Amino acid sequence: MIEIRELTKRYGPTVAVDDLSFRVEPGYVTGFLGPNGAGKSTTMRAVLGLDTPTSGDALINGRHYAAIDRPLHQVGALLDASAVHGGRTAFDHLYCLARSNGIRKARVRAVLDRVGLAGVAGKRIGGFSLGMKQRLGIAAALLGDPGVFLFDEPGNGLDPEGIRWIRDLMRSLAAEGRTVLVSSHLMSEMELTADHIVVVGRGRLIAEASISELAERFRRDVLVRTPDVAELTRLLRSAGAVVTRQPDGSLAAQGLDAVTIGDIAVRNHIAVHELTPRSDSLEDAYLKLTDDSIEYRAERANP
Ligand SMILES: Nc1ncnc2c1ncn2[C@@H]1O[C@H](COP(=O)(O)OP(=O)(O)OP(=O)(O)O)[C@@H](O)[C@H]1O
Repeated sequence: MIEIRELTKRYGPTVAVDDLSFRVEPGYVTGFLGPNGAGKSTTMRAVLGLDTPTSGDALINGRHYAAIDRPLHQVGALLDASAVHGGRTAFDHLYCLARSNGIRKARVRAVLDRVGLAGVAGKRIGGFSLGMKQRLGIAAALLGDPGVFLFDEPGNGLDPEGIRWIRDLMRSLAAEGRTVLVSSHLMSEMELTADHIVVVGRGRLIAEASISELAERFRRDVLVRTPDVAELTRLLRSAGAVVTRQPDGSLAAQGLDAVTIGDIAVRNHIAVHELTPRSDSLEDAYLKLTDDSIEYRAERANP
């Protein structure tokens, strides 16, 4: 488990993380979302002991990173995949890390195989594409078979097949009961990958919810198709709904849920051909949530 407790990090006058608290539970992929400069990387760096908090705590399984003996066995992380020594081979890079944590050569071969780099194990990292470096970073994270993972924008530089691969990997790590925290700017990607999301803006917590709770929170209306438009409109309005007739003849009802609308129709012997609860897309929901916390914004095209 990862626990962020009242974490604050200042860089001079900049407050990168501002009294942030949340927990990342095992068995789920938790998406860590926020616009540029929201404080995601700073939070992850604090968890990994790479940044000292101004105040508060960032804990892995109840302990500070610095207090963990042989940390690769507890936590695997992918932060900046390009920050590797280009002169080393993939194998040597991983073996160096492995040795410092008492991990055997056979495990290095196994993780290279798992990330699809076995064929280039003897090649220098300097010649690797960004996507290959991402895979190498993920191999390093897997080395100690840890229970906790942090991935900072792991899809960066990967092609669509690579993005699907990393998504499947994160989902399978969570299904094995591990804790997975993954940062992203893209709600569309998190919708496919994450079970829960934590949204931050300007270093503060904006929302913490499961993907399904978020869809529910941003429920827009219920689309109703019926051959008896006039009568159902009257009944729904008298039950308190705001009903709008759509150009295609269907109704958009706000203020009543689909179950209540269906029950009203049945009680009054009105046929219903479609009853669909509609939510804002999660992308829209996310943009609404973070609207006030965009650090740099292009002027809108149509003011
Ligand atoms: N070493 C540093 N020195 C000074 N300011 C920093 C430093 N690291 C981060 N910041 C500032 O702290 C804020 C949060 O940055 P951070 O990189 O944590 O955000 P982020 O959510 O990861 O953004 P991105 O999605 O762009 O990576 C930003 O305003 C950033 O400029």
